[in-house]
Amino acid sequence: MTATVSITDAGKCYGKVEAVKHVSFTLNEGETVALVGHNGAGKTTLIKLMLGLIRPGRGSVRVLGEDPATGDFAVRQRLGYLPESVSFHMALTGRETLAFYARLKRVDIGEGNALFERVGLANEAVDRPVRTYSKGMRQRLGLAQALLGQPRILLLDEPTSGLDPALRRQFYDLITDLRSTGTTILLSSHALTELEDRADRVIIVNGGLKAADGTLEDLRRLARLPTRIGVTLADGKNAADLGASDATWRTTGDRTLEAAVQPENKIALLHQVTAHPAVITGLHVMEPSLDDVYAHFLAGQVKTP
Ligand SMILES: Nc1ncnc2c1ncn2[C@@H]1O[C@H](COP(=O)(O)OP(=O)(O)OP(=O)(O)O)[C@@H](O)[C@H]1O
Repeated sequence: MTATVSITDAGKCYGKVEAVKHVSFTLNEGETVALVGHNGAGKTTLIKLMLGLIRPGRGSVRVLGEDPATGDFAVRQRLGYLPESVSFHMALTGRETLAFYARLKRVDIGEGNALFERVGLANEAVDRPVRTYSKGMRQRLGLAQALLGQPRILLLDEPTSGLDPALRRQFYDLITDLRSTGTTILLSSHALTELEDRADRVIIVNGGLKAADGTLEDLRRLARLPTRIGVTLADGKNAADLGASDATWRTTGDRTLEAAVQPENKIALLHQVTAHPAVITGLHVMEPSLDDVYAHFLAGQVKTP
């Protein structure tokens, strides 16, 4: 895997506030990484470090092999950024806005129409002033701006906040397309449920520290959170017919039972349960969610002053 971003032992203070403390991680080509943490955890500061908008007080930040704060402009051209709150000049049209950012980034605007199409901004809208845009349309324009110059790295801060479910789905389809072209995508978000199936890796930050870094599967394993297995019993059957000890099961409804098992025991229990097909009419397996994993890693962290 080729690393596109490497952060090593980075720290950043704003006056007395230590926003980022001894953080290290890498982002790789073609990888979609979720950066999650409470308000004030240090996510935006990490993004600003990667953009070269601020310098670390300690450690190093490398983007495409260079220090983004002093690196060649070409490196910044390959970075796309969607800030948490996109604010555009309200009097400019969508087309003028994109042309303005293209000039700033010194990239060709030739691809403008294709970009509008890609983010789903309707033809009739691109020549209207931004003040007439809905929140979703502004977010799409923000994304088109971030995609200018075919960035190799996309840093997206809360990209789906304020989008309705249909727009969110479209947004994630676009992310999937970009991932397949080798783009590194960092999504900073509080929307854990929607990141669950979309991020290859999750980095959890808390109080400026990295609390966890891994695939959801890795983090589940590390957290040792139980998997819940639910069954619906057939008429006239009871827990004893399942062949596991009664203590395994907790009654959750009229004919439904649930077991919470450690990861290493789940397959054995599933075998046991499915060995008696006439006993059950339904079965479902609930792995710990990203919400559960997140809560687990934050609970283990030292609170910062
Ligand atoms: N320019 C600044 N001056 C002073 N303190 C700052 C500045 N920017 C951020 N901070 C502080 O640094 C800490 C980290 O802030 P940061 O914006 O990186 O968090 P975040 O995880 O992005 O939060 P949110 O989810 O609310 O956007 C917070 O305590 C914040 O108040």
